Amino acid sequence: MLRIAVPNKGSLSGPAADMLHEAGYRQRRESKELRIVDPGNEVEFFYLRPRDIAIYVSSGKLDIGITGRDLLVDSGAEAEEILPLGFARSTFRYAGRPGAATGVENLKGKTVATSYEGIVARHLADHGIDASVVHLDGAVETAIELGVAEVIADVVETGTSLRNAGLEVFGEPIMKSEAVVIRRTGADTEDAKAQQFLRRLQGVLVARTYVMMDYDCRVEQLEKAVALTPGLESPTISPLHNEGWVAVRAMVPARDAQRIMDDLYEIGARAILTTAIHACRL
Ligand SMILES: Nc1ncnc2c1ncn2[C@@H]1O[C@H](COP(=O)(O)OP(=O)(O)OP(=O)(O)O)[C@@H](O)[C@H]1O
Ligand SMILES: O=P(O)(O)OC[C@H]1O[C@H](OP(=O)(O)OP(=O)(O)O)[C@H](O)[C@@H]1O
Ligand SMILES: [Mg+2]
Repeated sequence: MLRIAVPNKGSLSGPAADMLHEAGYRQRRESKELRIVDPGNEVEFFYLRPRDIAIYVSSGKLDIGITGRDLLVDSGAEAEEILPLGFARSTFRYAGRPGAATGVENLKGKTVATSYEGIVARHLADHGIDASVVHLDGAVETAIELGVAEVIADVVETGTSLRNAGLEVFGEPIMKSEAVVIRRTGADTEDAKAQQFLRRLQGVLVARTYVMMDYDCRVEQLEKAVALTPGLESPTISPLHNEGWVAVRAMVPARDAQRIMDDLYEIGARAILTTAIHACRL
């Protein structure tokens, strides 16, 4: 049975459960459940604190985990990222009162509050900066106003939390994060059950980012049309009953679909349809 760690709370937990559900896995019905078995798929899910997931996975007791890249790096655990999942996207940044600093080089002798001590300590050390790091559990934006620190390092998504606290980011982003699938460093990459799990999640990612496009076009326009819709491998071309016309079918990125439909129409394609992909294996 494959043993998988899933975030039980916070920004990662809802989207992770949605993705697993879309991939055909049974998920818990209520938030107090800490583990469930999905016998049909031979998988057991453990609902754990996102911050602890890399530690469990590195211990080898759990095969795979879903967590944030920033949490993985912060933990320093012997686990590695194997698939980015595209949700819980954020950047990790320094912030302070306007004008407090312009970059990491100004932080010598300062106190930095953060929930991600591992990332910050390493970043400061990499830049040869001697500063104090104060660990706080959350709501670190308030630490400056309350005099616990001069600067913070925190997760930023929209920037609303910083603005509300009268703070501004400074310096280069320390890292970019999103939800990721992880496994123990050096784990067996050929494991068939783990491979199947990854293929299912990849299928969900593709189904979320691509649509299927069908259209008819004149044979003379086919080369131009195929250049607009090259598909993942190559588009399917079928003859139509009307001579001189073909039907084309190809996957296209969902965000480009309307532009591609306009361009196809311009070169004379007609009956252009897009449909959602519900699941896929590439
Ligand atoms: N506002 C946000 N937008 C996007 N991702 C976020 C946001 N806040 C946290 N994350 C990401 O979620 C992960 C942290 O999850 P965690 O559950 O520990 O914190 P949280 O979502 O802030 O929840 P809580 O603070 O309620 O515990 C990290 O990978 C982080 O980058
Ligand atoms: O840039 P924004 O869109 O405002 O998002 C970033 C904020 O979201 C998270 O906070 P959360 O609400 O999880 O509280 P916490 O600080 O207690 O973790 C994070 O720690 C930031 O404070
Ligand atoms: Mg938080």
